[in-house]
Amino acid sequence: MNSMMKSVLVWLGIIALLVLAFRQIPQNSRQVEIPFSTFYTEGTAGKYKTVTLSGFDLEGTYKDPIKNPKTGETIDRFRTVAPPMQDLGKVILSWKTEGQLDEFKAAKPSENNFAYVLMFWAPLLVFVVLWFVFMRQAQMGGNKALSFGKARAKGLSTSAKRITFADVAGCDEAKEELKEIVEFLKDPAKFVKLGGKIPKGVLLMGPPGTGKTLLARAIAGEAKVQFFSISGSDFVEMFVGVGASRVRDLFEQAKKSAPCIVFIDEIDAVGRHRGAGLGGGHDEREQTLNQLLVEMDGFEGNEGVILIAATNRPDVLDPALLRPGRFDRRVVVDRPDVKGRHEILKVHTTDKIPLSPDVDLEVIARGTPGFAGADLANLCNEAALTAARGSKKWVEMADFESAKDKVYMGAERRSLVMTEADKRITAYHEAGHTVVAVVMPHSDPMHKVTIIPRGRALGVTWQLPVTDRFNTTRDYMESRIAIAMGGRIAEEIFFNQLSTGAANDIQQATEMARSMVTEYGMSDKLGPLNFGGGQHEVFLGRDFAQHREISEDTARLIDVEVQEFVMRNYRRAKEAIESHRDQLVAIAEALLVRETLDGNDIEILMKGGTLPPPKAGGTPTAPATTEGAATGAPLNPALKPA
Ligand SMILES: Nc1ncnc2c1ncn2[C@@H]1O[C@H](COP(=O)(O)OP(=O)(O)OP(=O)(O)O)[C@@H](O)[C@H]1O
Ligand SMILES: [Zn+2]
Repeated sequence: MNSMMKSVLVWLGIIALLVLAFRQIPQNSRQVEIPFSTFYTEGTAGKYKTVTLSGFDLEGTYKDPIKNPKTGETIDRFRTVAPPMQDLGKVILSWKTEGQLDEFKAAKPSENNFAYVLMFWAPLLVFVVLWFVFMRQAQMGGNKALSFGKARAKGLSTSAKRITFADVAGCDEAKEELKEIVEFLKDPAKFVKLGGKIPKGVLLMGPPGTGKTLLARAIAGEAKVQFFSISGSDFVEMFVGVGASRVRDLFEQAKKSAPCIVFIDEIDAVGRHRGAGLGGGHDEREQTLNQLLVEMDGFEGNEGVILIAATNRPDVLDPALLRPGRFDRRVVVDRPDVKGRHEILKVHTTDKIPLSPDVDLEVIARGTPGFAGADLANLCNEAALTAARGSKKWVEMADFESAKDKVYMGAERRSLVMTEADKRITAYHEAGHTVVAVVMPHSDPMHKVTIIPRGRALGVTWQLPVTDRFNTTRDYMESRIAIAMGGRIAEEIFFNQLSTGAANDIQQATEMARSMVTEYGMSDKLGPLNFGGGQHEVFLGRDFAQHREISEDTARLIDVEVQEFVMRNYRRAKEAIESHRDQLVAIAEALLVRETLDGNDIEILMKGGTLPPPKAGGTPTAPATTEGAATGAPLNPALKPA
């Protein structure tokens, strides 16, 4: 009794601490990251209520919070990072004295912020929680630690909102294969009478964010049965025996609620090849996996429990999981093609966000090769936020454009200021890619080029593929090598120097040439043989790179051919640039002014024309900031050759 009281007191203490730590963060409100330039414009326009400066970190609140029409979230706070600037404090103070700002605080770095509170309290919290857990374990005595697992397994979520196949777009094949499972769950007895083979386990395999969880939920929704879900990584516990007991408990519960679905996300976290763990011994994960196998063998399919697991690493799964009677159905959930992306975009916009008539979802779908469903959902959300920030009544194409950049390349970096010289080099480098891309035959139309740094890249040159390319021709690949060389050549010609910015381009070009020679049989000298040169990602066992012994002579010949492929296109690119020098300069100079050019602008400049003045109300340009050293600009990152 006494120790019960103690436990209660400890829990109360923890709750009190958490409340203290989270107090300052109101629910359903959100802080946005904004570029410094936006901060400056908005601040001057008097949009802020408070601003706090600590070091180079700026935070504050809006006078008029913005509501995201899609999620109902309210954006009422912002943060940004200032470039090193001496008079920043003075500038903000002047907003206050002139009445644009209500309150200005210059705090000492990291005083009174959440991270600080957490840093201060975290060790204490961890200690208290550990102490609590050990007390309980001791109190129950050795084996009873199992009920700790039990307590947690109750945390299984049951689906709140009914999701159906209509919510999952762009994976018709997978849905078709899963219909049978739905039929079974709807009426197991009837299914068996009609001679259906009872399914037991389904493994959904596919890259992250392609909707595997969503599909599993949709099966439950279609069949109107309960949905239990747990993630593989939840099983991996620090106390021995807990993972296994959780599996047992999970199945116990599921059997009681049959027919139902048990969904295990990230099954690779427990289902890795046994013996592959550290030390190779009986680790926790292995016990959990064994228990899972025992349970799967133990229940009869007609009990009406269907196990669905998801993974994006089927290659590391223990073969025992894939044996008959276990996860014997395997369904591939791939990244959507252009049609699928169009449908997913429809799902995430229809009745959810108001679209301006200028929004063409098909064009967006075409410009987002490689995006998974989750990226597209994210894109729609970001676009709605951007529109909301501009106080627009609907979401426009421009909002999708800027959201796309953000989702594609990661948030803009603004850690350090890019020097004027770096900016010039980047502009000419990107203009080099652009000119070659326009001049080369068999290449995709130009979509846009920018020198606003995003993610790891300094600048980006994007082409818009006409359709998804699953088959790439030799001419197309040769042109891509030439385009990749364009950046480096422009630097050579206009600055007479070589920077590190082209490293990524060079790597891509070399890899492409090597694949052409060793995998696609595109070299006349080596012929249509596979020389096991493929270093590309092996996924779902498709497209396996074969490792074959090759002689030293052949290896040498391969190197010579690869070099020849690259150099041939280097020369082609150089010719293209030399005969379009003026256009390249025009594009680079326009980039220095506007930072981003679209396909139209590029066409005008290539024809020697001048650009119309920029449209008003466009997206504000970010300050040109990036790391000092150039890390290279990948060329249309989604369009890696097959
Ligand atoms: N095919 C799709 N149709 C509609 N929306 C999708 C689709 N795929 C993903 N989404 C959106 O992305 C979100 C995340 O997808 P989900 O969690 O199902 O992906 P996942 O494949 O399970 O990813 P992970 O492997 O990272 O767990 C979904 O909630 C949904 O909003
Ligand atoms: Zn480049």
